[in-house]
Amino acid sequence: MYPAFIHTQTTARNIDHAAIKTYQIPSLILMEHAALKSAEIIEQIANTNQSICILCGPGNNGADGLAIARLLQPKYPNLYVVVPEIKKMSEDEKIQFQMIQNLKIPFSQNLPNVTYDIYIDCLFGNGLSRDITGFYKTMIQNVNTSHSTIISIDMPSGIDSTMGNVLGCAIHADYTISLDCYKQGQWLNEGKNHCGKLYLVDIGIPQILHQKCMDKIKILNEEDIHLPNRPLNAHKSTFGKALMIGGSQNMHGAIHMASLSAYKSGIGTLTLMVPECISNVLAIKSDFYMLLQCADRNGIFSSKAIDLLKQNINNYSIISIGNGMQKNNITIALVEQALKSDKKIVLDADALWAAQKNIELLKRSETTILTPHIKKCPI
Ligand SMILES: NC(=O)C1=CN([C@@H]2O[C@H](COP(=O)(O)OP(=O)(O)OC[C@H]3O[C@@H](n4cnc5c(N)ncnc54)[C@H](OP(=O)(O)O)[C@@H]3O)[C@@H](O)[C@H]2O)[C@@H](O)CC1
Ligand SMILES: [K+]
Repeated sequence: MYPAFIHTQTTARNIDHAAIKTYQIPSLILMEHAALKSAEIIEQIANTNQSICILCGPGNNGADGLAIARLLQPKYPNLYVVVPEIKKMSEDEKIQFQMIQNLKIPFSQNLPNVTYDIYIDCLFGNGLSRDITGFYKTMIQNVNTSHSTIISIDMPSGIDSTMGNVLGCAIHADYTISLDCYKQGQWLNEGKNHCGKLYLVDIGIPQILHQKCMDKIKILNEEDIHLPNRPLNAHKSTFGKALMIGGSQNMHGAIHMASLSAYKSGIGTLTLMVPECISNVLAIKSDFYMLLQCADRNGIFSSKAIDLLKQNINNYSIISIGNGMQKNNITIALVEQALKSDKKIVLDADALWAAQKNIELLKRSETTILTPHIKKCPI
């Protein structure tokens, strides 16, 4: 499978430029790959008797659209191209535009009054730099209300490719074909909602450029997940002993749900360290964990939790902490103690808040996994 990298607008652009400048791959070659791969996917979505309208903006996203038109023309007799800003075209787009004129593909500067079965959105891609207004806005609104199928190339036009915000207005795509790498904005905020089904295609950019770049976010494929084999003669100690610390009077569901994940992942033994006030509820909920109860105070861990953890921590190989704990000084102290230990640590929920108080402690030699919701971890 093609490796799935995810980049910001700037990094994706720098990678494109490096492919062209450093590796001397002409941008028209990259564009041809982009168009060939996109056309292949479009052919899976659109029947040849359907009408297709390709909207081409003033940059290289628009140039992609013209190249796609050229490739689709032999199979789709009812194909139309809209190029609103002929005078502003990029250099590559001028070349692509000449080719579609040579092939006598029909075009105009305005959206025709008829509705097409399929719209291919190549208005703006990774180069969108400000709010969409004026005739582009009207065009996007008309296409969005057409009830036709919309396929966006690289980005749904109007979505900021780094943060996924709508800039003025944005295409609501049914499908988005992302070129070379995923863009962060396809996964964040409104972007997720506007992409529809997301495809990723290889356009011939050297992989090394992705590996060298600074963004550290990666989409996991199935091949990235390596669960160890479970030998037939194994016993519970073979698969590690986990301690999950969390819970409070008003939040006992979170640690229970987290414990289900630990159980499903195949942990050998699982112990929940919880305030006494919720231990009866948890004992009824499940058979697969043991409980390490701690005196509570006002529905949360009392300060006795600190000594309790000290006495017991060495019985476990991995500690997970944070679910439903609430934000308070005991949480901060327990997180600090866990981070100072030589155990593998998973920090979740309120423990992420607590870890901010002592950020230096995150520099550990043992594995430390942070599991923030995206809104708790702004990029
Ligand atoms: N480089 C490569 O190797 C490859 C690139 N590829 C393709 O190129 C795409 C990136 O191309 P790109 O950089 O030309 O940007 P693009 O998204 O077409 O838009 C820029 C144009 O839009 C304009 N503009 C911006 N915002 C606007 C607004 N709100 N309202 C109105 N105008 C606005 C902006 O004008 P300006 O800001 O300069 O006034 C400029 O004219 C990428 O997504 C992929 O599809 C592939 O072919 C593979 C090879
Ligand atoms: K687009």
